[in-house]
Amino acid sequence: MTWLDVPADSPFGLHNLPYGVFSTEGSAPRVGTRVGDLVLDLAPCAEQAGMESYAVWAQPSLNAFLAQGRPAWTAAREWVTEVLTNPARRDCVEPHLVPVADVTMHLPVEVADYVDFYASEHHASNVGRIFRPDSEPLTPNWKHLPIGYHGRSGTVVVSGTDIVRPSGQRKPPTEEVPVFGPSVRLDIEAELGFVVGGGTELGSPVSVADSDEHLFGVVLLNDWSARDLQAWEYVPLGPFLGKSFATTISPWVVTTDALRSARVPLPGQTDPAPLPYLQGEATEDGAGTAYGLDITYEVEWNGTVVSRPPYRTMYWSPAQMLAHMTVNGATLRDGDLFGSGTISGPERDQRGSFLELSWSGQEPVTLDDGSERTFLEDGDTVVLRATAPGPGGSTISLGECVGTIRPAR
Ligand SMILES: O=C(O)/C=C/C(=O)CC(=O)CC(=O)O
Ligand SMILES: [Ca+2]
Ligand SMILES: [Mg+2]
Repeated sequence: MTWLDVPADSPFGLHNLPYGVFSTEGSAPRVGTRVGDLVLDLAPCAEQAGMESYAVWAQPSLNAFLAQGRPAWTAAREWVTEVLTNPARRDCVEPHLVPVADVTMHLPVEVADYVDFYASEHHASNVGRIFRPDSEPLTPNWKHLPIGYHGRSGTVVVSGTDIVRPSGQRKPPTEEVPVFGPSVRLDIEAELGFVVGGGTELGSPVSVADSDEHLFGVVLLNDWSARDLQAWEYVPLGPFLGKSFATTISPWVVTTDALRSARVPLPGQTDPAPLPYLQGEATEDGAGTAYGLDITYEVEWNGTVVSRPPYRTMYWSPAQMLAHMTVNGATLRDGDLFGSGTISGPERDQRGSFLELSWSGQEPVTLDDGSERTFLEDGDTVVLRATAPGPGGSTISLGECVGTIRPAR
């Protein structure tokens, strides 16, 4: 219970407590936590309460806090819960609460390295069928390793940032040579982003079992994708300009601690079993150290919910992606971000991209206003939302990830 006026069933209740970077008019961006429809300005509250490390929160990003590592993150969560529930702390909390309606949210993390995986079997199979109709839907390596590519960290933007339609080379099937111009197959990818902290030294891999030491939290992530640019450029070195123009993330980083009740076993990895370095260990809750997450998404296109991708159907786990990403000795840096890959479930209305939903443009999607869509048009707005089960029947919100398409320049 809390003395604060937060409804017991708020998806931003005390079970959630996500971190973000906010500002109010005329003030500098700094770290806050959200509780109900309020934001707690953490640094001044912690300073007044006599907390030693309050300065990590007086920063325009979460990176200093991320650098502190798992023991500090867990202690901070306990401290925040204590000050919000203990009436004796009211004096150092109340002056530092701001209504969420009065704040501007900023990019929560100064993104270090950005990697994007491809962990949904349903998505990978769908895209394989669409892009490579004459081959097996999954490539031979797919069930042996979590496939990924390096993205462009400097173009990760916060929810609400407009997305300018990218221009580039594409080669229509009817043309002999490529043409240059605005993308005509602009798409979304509904993903979960993992925010990493507790940087490592070069040459020291992180095991599946130790991954929780580095997995700070999650954000909603939209990997905007220009399918026509991508199809022409990406063999054999992978996605480049077709995806590097913008990636949107939600402003509130929901901690892995808050998502403990959402842990579920993976859907199954038996044929083939992964190599030992990708295998998790059993845990008491049955989810294992290579756990999946029970998070349900909503993809809204100009006000119509067109899909509900279920994260629990993902083949590879976040711990496996992290272990794979470092198994060659590559470092982790505070502020690293990796995407799960597009989340698609087995049903049509669970697909996480419009490429799949419209089956490469052949099956248009009808919106509530009667209009039809295959790919994104200028002025279109896409909102991703997601929720997860919290403890004791509560619900945890991951907030929103919004973007509107602006015409090419
Ligand atoms: O299979 C392909 O050729 C291409 C796949 C993608 O574009 C998806 C990608 O970015 C990874 C993902 O989001 O799952
Ligand atoms: Ca992607
Ligand atoms: Mg992208």
